[in-house]
Amino acid sequence: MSVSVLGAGAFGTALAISLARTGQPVTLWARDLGDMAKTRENTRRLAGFTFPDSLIVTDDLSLATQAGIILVAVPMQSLAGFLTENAGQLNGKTLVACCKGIDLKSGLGPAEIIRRACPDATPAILSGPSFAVDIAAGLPTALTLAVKDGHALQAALSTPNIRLYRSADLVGVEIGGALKNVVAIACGITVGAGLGESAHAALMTRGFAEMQRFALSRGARPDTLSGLSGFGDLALTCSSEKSRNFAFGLALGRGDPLPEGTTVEGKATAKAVSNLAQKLGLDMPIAEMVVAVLEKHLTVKEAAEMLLTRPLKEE
Ligand SMILES: NC(=O)C1=CN([C@@H]2O[C@H](COP(=O)(O)OP(=O)(O)OC[C@H]3O[C@@H](n4cnc5c(N)ncnc54)[C@H](O)[C@@H]3O)[C@@H](O)[C@H]2O)C=CC1
Ligand SMILES: O=C(CO)COP(=O)(O)O
Repeated sequence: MSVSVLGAGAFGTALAISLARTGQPVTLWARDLGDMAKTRENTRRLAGFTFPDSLIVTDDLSLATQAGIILVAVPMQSLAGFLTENAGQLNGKTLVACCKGIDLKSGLGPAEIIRRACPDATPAILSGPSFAVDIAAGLPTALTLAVKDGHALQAALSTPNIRLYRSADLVGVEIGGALKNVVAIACGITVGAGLGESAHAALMTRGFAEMQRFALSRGARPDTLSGLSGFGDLALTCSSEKSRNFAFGLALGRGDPLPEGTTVEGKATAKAVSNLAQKLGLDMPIAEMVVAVLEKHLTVKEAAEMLLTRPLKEE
């Protein structure tokens, strides 16, 4: 079945390149094509990687939505609006959400947003540890594809450098991808503030506990968060300056100017998670700490003290 990628940011472009390198025709749709068709490169978001011949780039959505499998790689906070606006062309398709986060307005993850905007579509989630530049460079990656009855989709989206594991737990997979970004911001703040490697490891571990608690409360399977889209992506994102979420936290912790013009999904997702946690009566201190620092209710020092002076408890 033919494949299209909607959204020509770094990740959408990298996925389209990797899929097209297999020789199959792949269509990459960009809202703003710029000079991509001419230069055969996405110089704005993923410079240095020439498009394979079988990659078609277009700004014509009706052309891109002719494919049976559609990867949607717009940022999380744009997903609901994008799907609603274009539901007429997307309903009935297999829609694979490639974004990581929780919608701030509705508190929903990508799968439920797809179901509401396009009730006849088959929703799927692609998530796991993978920097766009690694995928585009042809380096090996392993990701989780969450979908009901997904053998054919798994085969269609696997490439020589993207090994896909299948899961039927859409909720667990999307929560793992969403929450690891919040923990990555917290880890970046900790490292940037000079609190040390031990604090970094402690925060990752307690962040993982927080991710599991949240996922279980939303009906996820207990083991999903131990997989690529939970533990795997947490390990990558919380320890690499290539991560925009970690780098953002690092700048915040150091008191440096904050990076601008990049997609930092953990900011809105921290707020969405903290709103949901309050509603559900869930204990999510790391997400709340990130929100408090972002909204300047706490300094980094006060936030660290707040985490360390919580009531003593069992692990
Ligand atoms: N960059 C990476 O290494 C990875 C990114 N992701 C996820 O992929 C999603 C997209 O991230 P990136 O591609 O890195 O972002 P990016 O910042 O490189 O690009 C975002 C793109 O989305 C487009 N866009 C924004 N709103 C749109 C709308 N309403 N309609 C059409 N296009 C729109 C922008 O024009 C831009 O091209 C995020 O949720 C991110 O967490 C997942 C794994 C790896
Ligand atoms: O999701 C990612 C890696 O798996 C990319 O992380 P950032 O969005 O923090 O750059």
